[in-house]
Amino acid sequence: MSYLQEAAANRAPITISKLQAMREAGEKIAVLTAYDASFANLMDQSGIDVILVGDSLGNIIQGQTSTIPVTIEQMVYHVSCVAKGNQSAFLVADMPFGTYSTPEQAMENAASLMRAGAHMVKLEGGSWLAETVRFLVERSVPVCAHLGLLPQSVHTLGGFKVQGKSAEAAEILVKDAQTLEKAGAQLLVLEAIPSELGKKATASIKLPTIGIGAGPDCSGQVLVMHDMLGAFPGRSPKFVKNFLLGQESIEGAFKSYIQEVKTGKFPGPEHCFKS
Ligand SMILES: Nc1nc(=O)c2c([nH]1)NC[C@@H]1CN(c3ccc(C(=O)N[C@@H](CCC(=O)O)C(=O)O)cc3)CN21
Ligand SMILES: CC(C)C(=O)C(=O)O
Ligand SMILES: [Mg+2]
Repeated sequence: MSYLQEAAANRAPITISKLQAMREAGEKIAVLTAYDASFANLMDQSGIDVILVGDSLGNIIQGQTSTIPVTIEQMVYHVSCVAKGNQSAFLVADMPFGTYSTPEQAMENAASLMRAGAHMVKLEGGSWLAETVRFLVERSVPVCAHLGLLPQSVHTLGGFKVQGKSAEAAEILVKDAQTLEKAGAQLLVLEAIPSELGKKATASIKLPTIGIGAGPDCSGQVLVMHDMLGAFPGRSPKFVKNFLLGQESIEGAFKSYIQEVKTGKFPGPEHCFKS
């Protein structure tokens, strides 16, 4: 956003320090995805803490069956749209498939997302990414890590399956979280893992964790906007709840989501996975 917009904003911009303080104070962090200026504006005005420009735009905007075809140019375009609509939320952008295979490649692509208005970039992967995370953070690009179900790895995983169910897989995930934190990651998305592991991973590190199908004990929650408005065709993952039901407007749905995340009402047991 511009300096003029910032001056007119009715709340202080959310920063990574604020998110860290929220974790320490036990205040849950509410996150939603957005892909355009209008919805970004509405969720910012509703009081969302973090907006994620997800590569889920491959599914949501483009009608693809995975996030794999999404390009860096498309991400840059949507980040610039969302940045125009947002005033105060912390803005995270996904790095798409194949754009962070080496530290140098990651830096070049992360820089284009930061120039478009992102405050942080998100990468999918475990310990193998530690060197890249350190490389980015040293060069002033804040990093959100992403563990558990990695949608960009759908073809190596053999489908969108719950992760970390065995004791071995759970142990690896906790170690990966600690390694990525040590490398400088300042936020961590945990996707589709048993609630018990979401709790254990969160307790094993100091940075805030944002869960999607990772149980109620993460520092915050994220949902894809179209999913939580009931606007995505087809069968929804178990962790999705329709927040538009019973509301009179989309703003009401955003506010209800934020309130249920803050009070711990969402996610309920029906949105969670067991080991
Ligand atoms: N609309 C949308 N919502 C998402 O949450 C999302 C996307 N798109 N695209 C990128 C990824 C793909 N995601 C997905 C997709 C499907 C499941 C799913 O069907 N999970 C099963 C569990 C399967 C199992 O292990 O048995 C479920 O019942 O929830 C989970 C995450 C999450 N992300
Ligand atoms: C579901 C969230 C975490 C994501 O990565 C996306 O929207 O692409
Ligand atoms: Mg993503």
